[in-house]
Formats: sequence, structure tokens, C-alpha cells
Amino acid sequence: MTTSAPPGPHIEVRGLRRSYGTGTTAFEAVRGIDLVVEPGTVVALLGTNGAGKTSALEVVEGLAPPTDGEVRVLGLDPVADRAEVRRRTGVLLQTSGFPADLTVGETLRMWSATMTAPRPVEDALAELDLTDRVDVRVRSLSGGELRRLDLACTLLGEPEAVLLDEPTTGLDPESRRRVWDLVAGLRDRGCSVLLTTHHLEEAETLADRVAIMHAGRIVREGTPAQLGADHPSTIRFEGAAPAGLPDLARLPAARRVATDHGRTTIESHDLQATLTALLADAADGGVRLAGLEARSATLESVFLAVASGAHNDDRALEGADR
Ligand SMILES: Nc1ncnc2c1ncn2[C@@H]1O[C@H](COP(=O)(O)OP(=O)(O)OP(=O)(O)O)[C@@H](O)[C@H]1O
Repeated sequence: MTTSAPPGPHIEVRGLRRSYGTGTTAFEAVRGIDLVVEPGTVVALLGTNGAGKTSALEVVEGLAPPTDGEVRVLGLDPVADRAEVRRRTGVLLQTSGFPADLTVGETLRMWSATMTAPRPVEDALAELDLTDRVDVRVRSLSGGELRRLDLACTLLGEPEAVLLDEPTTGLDPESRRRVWDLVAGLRDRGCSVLLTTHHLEEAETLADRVAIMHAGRIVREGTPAQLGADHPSTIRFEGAAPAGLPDLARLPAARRVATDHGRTTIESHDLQATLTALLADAADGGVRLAGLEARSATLESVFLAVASGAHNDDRALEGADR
């Protein structure tokens, strides 16, 4: 990896807008977003379907010019300085377009031949667990293997900045974990990573910062902990509230109690206070709470609030129409 990036963010997006079509049929998919990815960090772009994640990422990748706003990758313009940006970044698109007749090994060697300083193909194969697939033709690969081949190609040039559009879609849990380790390794060696994902656990595990998009705008941005801070924790157990327990709604810091899908959920603003009181009541009443679990606010609760339109619209509109 070279170290020629100027000091400052590896990826910088300011007031980015992207529209499709013109005139009365124009549609603005990205409506003024700001995003910064510092070296050695992972930023996850989450969002509802059609939120504009891919549309934004394609501009950062240099595949389309912005309708308005500015994008810098390693201090360069991804469209005007396309050749250099391409050489120093790794891009994983949502779908790959490898020739179906080539084998895995041929594909990687062909890719490697286009690069100035690729790493050994064998290392890339081993890293993505593809060594025993080296002679298999692309057309015969499973969806997960194809995704791993795609990733191997993305990382072959030892990129300084990496853009990954849904890197683990279609991967089984074990392969997904392997990709997470790989992304964490990239970060540890100073690489910047901007990825989109629908897996909230992926964002929670990997991302230093998360941006949640909805209808073309970033409506939440921060560390996973910051995003969860305003949201209630949850306590769950199987079935309805058992006889022998006092009214759950009167537990300290309990906000909402609901029983659906065969489970009772208690939302709390102070998990420790609510849980302590619940356990004391259960002990006093000789009640066993089956399948008991307690969780701090997760990205899932933040995301669901955004998706259901319960987010703070003032913040959503901050970036609008600037
Ligand atoms: N070429 C295009 N022409 C017109 N509209 C488009 C085009 N590409 C995307 N869109 C629209 O732009 C919006 C944003 O799409 P985009 O693919 O960026 O969303 P996304 O957040 O990546 O969605 P998903 O999570 O479903 O992949 C969608 O409403 C989509 O229909």
C-alpha cells in the first residue's frame, strides 16, 4: 500500500446530489448528503430500500458525476482523476461481470495483469478461501463463492481506500464473518472503508461510524453507540406476563410493555433499574421467565424508527434544499 494520500479524510462528500432524468421526469435520488471517511476507519451506509446508497456510492466510485456537490477520494476528483483514483482504491459493485468461461485463477490473473503492484494471486485466493476453487469456471461458482472472488479482485491492488456495495449479501454466516475479519484487517492497516449493507449486525460489528439514509438524505449519523443513545433498551421473555408478577408497566423506567408474536417486550430507559426490579419481582413471586433476554438499544431499533418515519424530521430536513 502506498502512503501518498494527503493528510485529511480519505473520502469526503459535501452536499452531494444525484438526479436521474431531466425535466418533468427528473428524480433526485441523493438530496444533499455529507460524508467523511478518515484513514483507518470503517463507515457503514445503511438505509431503507431505494434510499440512495448505491446512487451515492457510484459517484464516490467515479462511475457517475454528481448533479451537485463535491466528492474527493484520497484528495482527488474520482471522475477527473479517474485513473489514479482507480489505481489506489478498491471497488466492489453490487453485481460482478466476470466472463463466465474463465476459471477463478484465470480471472484473478487477468485482473492482476491490469494492476501496477498487485499482491500475489495465491494470497488473495487463500484470504477469501478460494484456493480449492482455483480451477472452477466462474459460471459454476455458487453465489457466495462469486462474491468472494469479487472481493479478492477488489483487494488485489492493496488499495488505500475501499468502497464496498453490500459486500456480504449472499454469503453464509461463516463467510460473512471471514469478510468482517478482512475488513477489520484493512482498517487496522490504515485503509479507509466505505460500505453499504442491509445487515445491521454487520454495521454494528464493523463500523466506526454509521450513516442511515432515507429518501435520499442522511437522517442519522454517528457511532453505533451514539445512534442508540436516544433509543430505549429492551427486555424480552416468552409468553404473556405470568401470574404472580406485579403490573409490568409500573416497573421503574419502563416505557412501553407489549405482548405479541408470543413474546412480552418491555422497553426501558434505564435497563439496569428495570431489569433489577423485574428479577426481584420474579424471585418474590417464584416466577420463571422463559427465554429472558435484555439488550441495550441496537442499530435495529434506530433503523426501524427511521424506516417507520419516526425519525426527527427536522434533522432529516437539515440537509434538504441547500
Ligand atoms: N438509472 C436510474 N434511473 C432512474 N431512477 C433510478 C436509477 N437508478 C436508481 N434509481 C432510483 O433511485 C433511488 C435510489 O436507488 P439506489 O439504488 O441508489 O438505492 P439503494 O439505497 O442502494 O437501494 P437498495 O438498498 O434497495 O439497493 C430509487 O428510487 C431507484 O429507483
